[in-house]
Amino acid sequence: MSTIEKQLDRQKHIRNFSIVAHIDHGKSTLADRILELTHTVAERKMKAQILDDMPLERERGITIKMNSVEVHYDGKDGQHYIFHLIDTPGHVDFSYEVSRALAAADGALLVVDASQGVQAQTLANVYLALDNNLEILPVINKVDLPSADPAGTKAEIEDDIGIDTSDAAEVSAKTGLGVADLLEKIVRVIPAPTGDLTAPLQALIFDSKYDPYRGVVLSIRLKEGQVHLGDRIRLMNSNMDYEVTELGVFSPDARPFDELIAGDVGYLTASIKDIHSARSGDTVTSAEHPAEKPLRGYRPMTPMVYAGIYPTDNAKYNDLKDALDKLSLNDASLAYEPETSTALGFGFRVGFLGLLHMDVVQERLEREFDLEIVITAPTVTYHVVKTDGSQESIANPSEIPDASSIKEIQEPFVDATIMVPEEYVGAVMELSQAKRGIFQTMDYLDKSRVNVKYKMPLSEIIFDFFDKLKSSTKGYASLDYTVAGYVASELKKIDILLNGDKVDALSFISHKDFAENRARVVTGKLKEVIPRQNFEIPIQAAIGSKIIARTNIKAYRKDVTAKIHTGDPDRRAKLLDKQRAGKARMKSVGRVEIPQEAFMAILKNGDDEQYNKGLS
Ligand SMILES: Nc1nc2c(ncn2[C@@H]2O[C@H](COP(=O)(O)OP(=O)(O)OP(=O)(O)O)[C@@H](O)[C@H]2O)c(=O)[nH]1
Repeated sequence: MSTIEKQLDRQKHIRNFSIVAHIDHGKSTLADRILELTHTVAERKMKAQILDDMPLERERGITIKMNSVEVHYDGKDGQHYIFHLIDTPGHVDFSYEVSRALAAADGALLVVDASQGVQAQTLANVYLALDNNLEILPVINKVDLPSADPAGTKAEIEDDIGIDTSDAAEVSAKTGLGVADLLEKIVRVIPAPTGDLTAPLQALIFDSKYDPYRGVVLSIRLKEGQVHLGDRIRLMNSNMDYEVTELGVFSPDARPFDELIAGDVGYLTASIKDIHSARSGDTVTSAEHPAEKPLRGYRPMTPMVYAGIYPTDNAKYNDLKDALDKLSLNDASLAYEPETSTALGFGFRVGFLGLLHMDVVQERLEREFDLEIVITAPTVTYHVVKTDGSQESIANPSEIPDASSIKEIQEPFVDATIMVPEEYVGAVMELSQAKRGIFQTMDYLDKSRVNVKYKMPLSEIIFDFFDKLKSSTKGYASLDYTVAGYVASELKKIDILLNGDKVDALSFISHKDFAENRARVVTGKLKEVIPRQNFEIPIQAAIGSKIIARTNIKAYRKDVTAKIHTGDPDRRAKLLDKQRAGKARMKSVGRVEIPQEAFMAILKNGDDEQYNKGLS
């Protein structure tokens, strides 16, 4: 066979697919079984959820990053197949990962838990897959569970989604039952990639990460042409040329090759040190024979919430900037720009897709970049219409102008879809109403499940709505939402004064009906979390010049070593160290030391009844 014939033969045997599902329906476990059955990972190296290789993913048991891996499979037809499998996260906060993964695939395994059926993110992921013209293969999972209802689940997939289930696989990703049949179905149902092997190179960058030795490592899906070690390549949007230094696939560790061809999903390095020139969504082409135009990239993501991130030590500002630059390579949904705070100094206003995303970014900055940071309470973006007719978008409550110059403040509303068994509809409605939701429609999906739609303020939904929804429906409700637009609301800016000084980073926005109670809860929380100092600290909450809540932190001097009479120097040193470490994430504002928890006080509305009181 000539080289091109060999390449064509290889292309014909490639199957590129993503695994998508609602959270916890078993994607990563299914990926494990596929890797095991195909002997991709040596038995002694196999561990549960092997593709979730980030420590944070393993600790929390969730997928945060997509992962692509090459798998070899000998089909029953005697042919050798190459699967490029891309595992994706399930949580809404990481949906940008899913959409990028899907652009690299030709098909999607839609995993649905047979004991839970179709859930809100099942639908959201199907729409993403259909947007990318992918062939969808339904996989009914967890058939080993006594409560599994594979037939009912198939009926839901047909009725709610409109996808034919005659090819659907029934599996238990846990026991491995049915997975061998699934591999055969993948060969049959997922189409082989197309793409002209002799056309100019066009490869989509769908992910990237920074490696201190190799520079930027690009994850690519070749759509047209081919690329070889040593080729001169061009990043089309940033218009930069490089020489390919390494090529290959993840399997799941990096395995270098000499070439990648149209249809392959792999990685490429080219000593790219300039982080800004290698972004997801760009197209790699040949510098000698460039393609005429780049591939369709990705729509940039609009952050849902913003928070300030500041180094606890002001001298570390540049380290934080560098860390955000590098992290944003691997987290394409991260948006940030510099900001300053009177209380906290120089930092960044960072945009996130949700609170879990914010949490993950905070942890990654601290762990992967060894930084100590303070993060302020998250907020949505408000539109402020001024009396002179001008309008501003504001994602930092402290920047809301003086009330006298404001005509109205508008806040983002979402269309929320909640899927829930009938018996919990009452609880869902009560909760939605308490969060300022406006009822839209209610439809029966089947005999016992209901789809309830509400318009709701994003700010209410983002903070604790989901947790509350889960607890009031014993975990049965699932939620999906899309931003619907801006609506004028009666919103007030509440300032917090510590020791008489306004702390800009603690200002927050609240609906007027909630304002006084929230102010009381927040001042109370601050009193709990700010350590006593050797002078009394008044805490006040104010709307403009009107104080709406106040409390005091009494003076006290904590001497942790006072208890140690015998003066064991080791023990004394240890205690002092502990006290110092406890202070690590404190920020001195004026004479008051404020710990990290204080900035989150407005989220910690433990006393919810109190917090939501005032609502009619
Ligand atoms: N009984 C049973 N449990 C399963 C099966 N497949 C997965 N699980 C369990 O379901 C839970 C979720 O599985 P994961 O594979 O982490 O789910 P996921 O969809 O990858 O989760 P995210 O990536 O975080 O959305 C784990 O506790 C698995 O052990 C199955 O076939 N049967």
